[in-house]
Amino acid sequence: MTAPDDKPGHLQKPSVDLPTPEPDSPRLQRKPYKFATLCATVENPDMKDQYGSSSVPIYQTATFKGMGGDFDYTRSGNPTRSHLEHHLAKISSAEHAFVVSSGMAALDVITRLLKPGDEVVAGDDLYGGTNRLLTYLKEHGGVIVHHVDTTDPEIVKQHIKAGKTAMVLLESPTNPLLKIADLAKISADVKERAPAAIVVVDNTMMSPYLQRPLEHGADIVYDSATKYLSGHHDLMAGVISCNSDELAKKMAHVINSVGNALSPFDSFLLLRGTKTLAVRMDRQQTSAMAVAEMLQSLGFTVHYPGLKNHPRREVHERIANGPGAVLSFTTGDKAMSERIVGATRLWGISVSFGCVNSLISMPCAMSHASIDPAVRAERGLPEDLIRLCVGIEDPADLLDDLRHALLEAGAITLEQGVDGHHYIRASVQREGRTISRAVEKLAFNEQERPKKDQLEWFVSAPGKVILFGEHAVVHGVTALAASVDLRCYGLTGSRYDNKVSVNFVDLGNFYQEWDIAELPWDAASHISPGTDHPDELDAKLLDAISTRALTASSFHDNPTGRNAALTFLYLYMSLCAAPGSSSQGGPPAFHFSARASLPVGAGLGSSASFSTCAASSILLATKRISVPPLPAPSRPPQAEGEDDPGHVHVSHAGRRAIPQSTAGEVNKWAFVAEKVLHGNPSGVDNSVAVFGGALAYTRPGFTRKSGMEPIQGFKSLRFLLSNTKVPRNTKALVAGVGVKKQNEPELVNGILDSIQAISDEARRILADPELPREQQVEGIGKLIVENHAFLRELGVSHPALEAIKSMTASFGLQTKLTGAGGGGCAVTLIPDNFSEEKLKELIADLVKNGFEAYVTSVGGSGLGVLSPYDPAHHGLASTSSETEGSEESEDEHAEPLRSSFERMPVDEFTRWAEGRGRWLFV
Ligand SMILES: N[C@@H](CCSC[C@H](N)C(=O)O)C(=O)O
Repeated sequence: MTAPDDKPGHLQKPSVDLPTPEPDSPRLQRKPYKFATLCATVENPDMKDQYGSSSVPIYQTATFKGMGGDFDYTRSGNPTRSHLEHHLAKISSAEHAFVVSSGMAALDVITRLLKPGDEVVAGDDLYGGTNRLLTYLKEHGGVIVHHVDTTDPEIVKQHIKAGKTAMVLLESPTNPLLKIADLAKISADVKERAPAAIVVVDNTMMSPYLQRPLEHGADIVYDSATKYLSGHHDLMAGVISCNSDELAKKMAHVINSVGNALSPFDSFLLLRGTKTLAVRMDRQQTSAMAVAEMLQSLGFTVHYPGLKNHPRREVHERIANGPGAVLSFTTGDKAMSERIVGATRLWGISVSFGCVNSLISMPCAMSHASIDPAVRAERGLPEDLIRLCVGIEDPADLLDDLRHALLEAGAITLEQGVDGHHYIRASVQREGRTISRAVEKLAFNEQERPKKDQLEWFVSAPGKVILFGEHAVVHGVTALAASVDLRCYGLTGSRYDNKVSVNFVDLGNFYQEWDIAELPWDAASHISPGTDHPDELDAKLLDAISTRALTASSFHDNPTGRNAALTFLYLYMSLCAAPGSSSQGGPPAFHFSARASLPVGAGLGSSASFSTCAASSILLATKRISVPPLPAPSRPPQAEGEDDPGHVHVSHAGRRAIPQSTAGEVNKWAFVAEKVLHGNPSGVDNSVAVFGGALAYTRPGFTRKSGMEPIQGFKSLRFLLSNTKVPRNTKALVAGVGVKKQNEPELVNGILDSIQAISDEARRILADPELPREQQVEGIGKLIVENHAFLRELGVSHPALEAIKSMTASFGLQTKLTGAGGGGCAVTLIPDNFSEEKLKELIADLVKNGFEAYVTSVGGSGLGVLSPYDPAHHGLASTSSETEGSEESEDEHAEPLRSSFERMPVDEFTRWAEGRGRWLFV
């Protein structure tokens, strides 16, 4: 008799060649059954029914009579369950399968293979319940858990340690962001690095129909059978499958010991559900594709492996047979998402997925609510994410219901186009409700012909890269920074309702408006023209804005948008006299929109370029600065330093430019804005954003001469910027270097001296007009390699940065981290003669590995202004008398830019902005 722990019901090896019939004869060969046939055909030759029942009977009994038989007690084994387990093993390409009371019970059984001290590598986008169980094991079971980006096999590999890693737990696609992990590659890497470790895959999202991870090297696969396997949301169950007899034996022991095996009735239901798995899934998947395409065509960010642009789609297609029927998308606004979810009728608001009925949910509030909000934010799980689980209803009804919900929630609007009505994505929301385009048009007076002083101001400013000396700069070493041609853009337009408003499309579509009279003017001190802002920020004003103007609860979910609004209001209220206090007619009513073509928070100076846009826009709107009219191209340059219309300066790209005095004024206020955003900035970022080019900066308080000096003669260089997308903690990284310096002063001081030598040499190379270009590029390349090595020694690199470094090195290129390190971005120097083909190949490799890559040239122009905008004039910003007449007549057709500015997809933005006309630059 088998020991009770190893009941045969759990350990029977299915006859894998059945039910596929044997070939009848060499001439009349039968093909193996396809998956759908296997699903529908429940047959276990070892357990023939005594009456030949077509459906497996329910053995609704707790005990079995006699001794020495196959079954004694249903906790240990039950014939209905055995039939089910045999069937599931067959369709999962497994030797063994077990069914337990839920998906989480399955994971519980599997994690009981762990012991204290074991390390688990799991994903950073994963089901909330899985995260909860792993956290429990971490806190109570002595297990060490690493949550890493499993979309990058290299990152996973770096966490696998022989003798320590006991389990690698994967989801692909992940729940809820549908990210793809290369199960085959990771399984192979685990076997190579830590042969004793087991690879476990949660296959719930795919089901065995679409993906069978055991075929790709996984050791154990589990499914929440509550989902696709059962398909009807009328039972809870979990399935565990594996090929190893040893693992199976251990897990059978656990299941029998804890008593969480599936009940006979639920086993019956699950067996019944499984028969229709393929046919349900086919239908659900086809409809999911239609839903994903509709949402994407409306401009939402959609996560679905069936979409052409889904990251690592090719990996998914290699390991799976279809994209499945779960997708998720963001709206940019949590309240908006809540309204959409609430407005659907056919889509049921419910956790879970895999049901024949379509479901809609907000993971952060539902399936993933058990993950701490701070952890969710750190791992990039958007609060406004909506997850859709597509069912078998008629797809036309599903699309229609969803479209109605989007419309009702104000996420899309129905607009009349030349060729009929179209749904388009609405970009403007107010807290708690959406304003209709008609009302919005009234407020912004779009139909009215813009008068000269009401025309829009369109500005832009570059981000920056630190070329040399990051971290060391904190300890008095000179850093070199240069502008990049990824920019932030700002647009102001008059309002006619005594309100001021902001919209930050790329910061979660943050929109807010204020009645000017109701702003906390009593706390503001007007800084009159010609006077500088004091060194210290006005704490009273900051507090008054925070507590009286930025109180809406929705701000808490969007701290970046909130801080940008705080910065805008601080500048606005400092630069404008309070209403009624001035003969000028009080603070101007206008709308300010900002967009960013550079990644926010990746160390590329996005906040400084935003600060520059906000400062220049408010200074222009309040008429505290003005830009010279565009001179006729043939006019000769004026004398150097003359603040006069015409060619006072030539920008870094050789373009006609904004006077230095105007740029200086913008820079002062951009620095104030930077202080609001960062507390104690060095001023480097805003100086680069305003003046462009490159500069050398040495911090005061050390032995070297401090200050900021432009690097004259800097010639633009081409760099590849790679964003690891790994969030970093600059403060902690800077502090870490400080601690290292304290603990190992000799080593760190030596490194700092070497970095100073690198900065000095780079500065010499960059400014030397006689050095041939190839030598300049070669010299900079060498310094890049050296500087990076020192930064790594300081402990501020990151595996993702190192991965980028080795990928670029294989193309013969030099790379270093830029900024704080610990994630963020890397810069790779692209020599002038580097082939475009190879560059494309490299970018494709980087993207394939989960990075973002931007080709950028550094050292270009600073602040740019295109205004007042007048498309009828091809953007000529002329206010001079010679062109005034024609402007008046052609102005008739001027259309405000705002609508395109706020709707333009970010990847098309720069080209669109440049095409608006002739820009003036610093
Ligand atoms: N309250 C439950 C939520 C279950 S979510 C179920 C499913 N895996 C999904 O992703 O929707 C819990 O806290 O576990």
